[in-house]
Amino acid sequence: MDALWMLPLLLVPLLLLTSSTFVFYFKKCFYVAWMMMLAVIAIPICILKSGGRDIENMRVIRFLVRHVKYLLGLRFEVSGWEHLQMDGPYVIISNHQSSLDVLGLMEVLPDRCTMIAKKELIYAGTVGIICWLGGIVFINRQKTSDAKSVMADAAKTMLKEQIRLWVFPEGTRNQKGDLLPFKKGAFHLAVQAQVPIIPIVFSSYSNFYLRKEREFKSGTISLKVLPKIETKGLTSDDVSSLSDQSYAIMRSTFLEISGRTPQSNGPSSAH
Ligand SMILES: CCCCCCCCCCCCCCCCC(=O)SCCNC(=O)CCNC(=O)[C@H](O)C(C)(C)COP(=O)(O)OP(=O)(O)OC[C@H]1O[C@@H](n2cnc3c(N)ncnc32)[C@H](O)[C@@H]1OP(=O)(O)O
Ligand SMILES: CCCCCCCC/C=C\CCCCCCCC(=O)OC[C@@H](O)COP(=O)(O)O
Repeated sequence: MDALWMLPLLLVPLLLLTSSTFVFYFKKCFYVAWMMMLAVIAIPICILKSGGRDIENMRVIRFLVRHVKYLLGLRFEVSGWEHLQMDGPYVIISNHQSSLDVLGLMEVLPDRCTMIAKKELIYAGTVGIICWLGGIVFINRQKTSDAKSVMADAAKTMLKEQIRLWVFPEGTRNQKGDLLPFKKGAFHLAVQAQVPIIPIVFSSYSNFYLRKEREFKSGTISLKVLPKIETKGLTSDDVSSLSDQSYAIMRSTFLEISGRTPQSNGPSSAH
């Protein structure tokens, strides 16, 4: 009799685990909670090691985030490592699909590299604090003039402190199965600092992560590092063509590694 009583109790978790909607919410909540918890561990380590906001803290963050992919059933296949083996500062640009991008970013993140992010991220609890400690440059997207001056300062800091910066030129998350037109900030940054641009492309998440359908399965993501694009000698007049050139190569790579064939009627870079 007792055993029969237990049966429904055992069935409930079993049913939940087989429900893809439940798995979706569970994995999402777990991801946020785990990252918040990792940040709690990382904060005192970073403060003890470097005393405060310091790009070297990115090493601690990178180390602590590397295992999270296994917990979510994700794998990264990285190609083009050789393009990152370069001395000195550069600007990395990549497409941006979701906060899960942080996992791929930490797979390939070179030393002395931090990111440009929206200022709202600083309010994300312990994750916000760790972003600040990691030297992330925060911009106000509502105030373009402020964002531009912060990025102009960043160009100088890059050279002075030999820092690399990772920018998401789409300026927001996007899962439409194509790239959004690029904003210009990343290209002004590279031209102002006269440093190369290294494009990195994440393949589409749509084969394992569908926000609308509430699906979050296991999956493999291709991460392709592309050859650098030089900016030596370029001026602000060249920013639009630099952006168009980067967009074209990243879009065709995105479609290729996502298993799609390029179409000619996609959006072109913003002017
Ligand atoms: C251990 C625990 C761990 C736990 C957690 C770990 C976390 C680890 C960290 C992970 C962090 C990941 C961070 C991810 C966050 C990602 C984001 O937040 S993405 C959103 C924010 N990012 C961006 O927006 C970057 C890209 N945007 C830009 O670069 C924009 O250009 C802009 C500077 C914000 C300006 O935007 P806007 O006005 O909308 O755009 P444009 O059309 O590009 O520009 C208008 C106009 O101005 C000219 N211009 C732009 N920039 C400059 C400049 N720097 N200097 C001079 N002029 C500039 C541009 O050319 C346009 O003029 P034109 O005449 O039309 O050409
Ligand atoms: C107490 C506050 C709770 C806040 C919880 C948020 C914590 C997030 C926790 C875990 C995720 C860790 C990775 C964080 C970095 C993700 C950055 C990100 O992807 O930001 C989105 C931004 O690029 C574009 O924003 P929009 O698409 O324009 O919007």
